[in-house]
Amino acid sequence: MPSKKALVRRPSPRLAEGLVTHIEREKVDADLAVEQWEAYVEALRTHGWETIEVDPADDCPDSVFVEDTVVMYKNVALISRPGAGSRRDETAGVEEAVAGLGCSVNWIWEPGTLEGGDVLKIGDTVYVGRGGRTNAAGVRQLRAAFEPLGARVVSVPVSKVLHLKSAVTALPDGTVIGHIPKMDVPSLFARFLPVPEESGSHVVLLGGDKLLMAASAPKTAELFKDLGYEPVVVDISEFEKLEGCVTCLSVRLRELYA
Ligand SMILES: NC(=O)NCCC[C@H](N)C(=O)O
Repeated sequence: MPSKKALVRRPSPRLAEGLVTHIEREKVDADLAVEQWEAYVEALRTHGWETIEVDPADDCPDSVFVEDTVVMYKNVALISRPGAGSRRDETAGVEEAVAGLGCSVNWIWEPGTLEGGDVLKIGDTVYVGRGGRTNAAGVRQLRAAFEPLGARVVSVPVSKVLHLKSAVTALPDGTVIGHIPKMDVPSLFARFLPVPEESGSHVVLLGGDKLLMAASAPKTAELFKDLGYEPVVVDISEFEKLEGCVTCLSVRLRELYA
């Protein structure tokens, strides 16, 4: 039976110093951020996910965005090498957590850079965004790590947003969803549904018809309801001010052997 565990990481007290690249910096309310993070974690738990807190990395402002530090494929945890130098110290605690859960561990090495937000898995197809944080060597290393395990790695140019998954994610049936103005090459995806809001392109699949998504995409939530899905909405405004989205606040571990 597939495991339903999810890694999460408590926000750093220095969250407000987190990186911003494609948007204007706005003041982050650190207390509200903690409340929003707790509600996000609760939403995962309510829908059957056992959440595992990675030890906090208080000196790393962006450490709450745990998705960027590791990519899971089957039982293998590929520890990233963030393209943002200020994020490199985040990976040690995550490596410890996944090793403790019985994953096989592999690594992205210099000169490769790769962040988990650039990796979208749909079945055995692994799309990887080549953009500001993931370089060509990182793409090659990802391919070398996962193709022998049965993955087909497809690289996708990303220039308008931080990560591939800032632009696209996928519905449970594999349909890719995205906000076209933020995509470089929409035609790369064979089955594609455009959504009306940028943050509507981010969903976390909770199981069955349930889609975890941000409160900032109400029109997209209506569209998904109309298509027979059940949106589970969380307010993550303080993380959105730092270019975060629902996907980046957790890493789901669905194929652990242990
Ligand atoms: N996967 C993600 O969407 N991660 C968001 C990371 C935001 C953070 N402020 C950063 O720039 O690295």
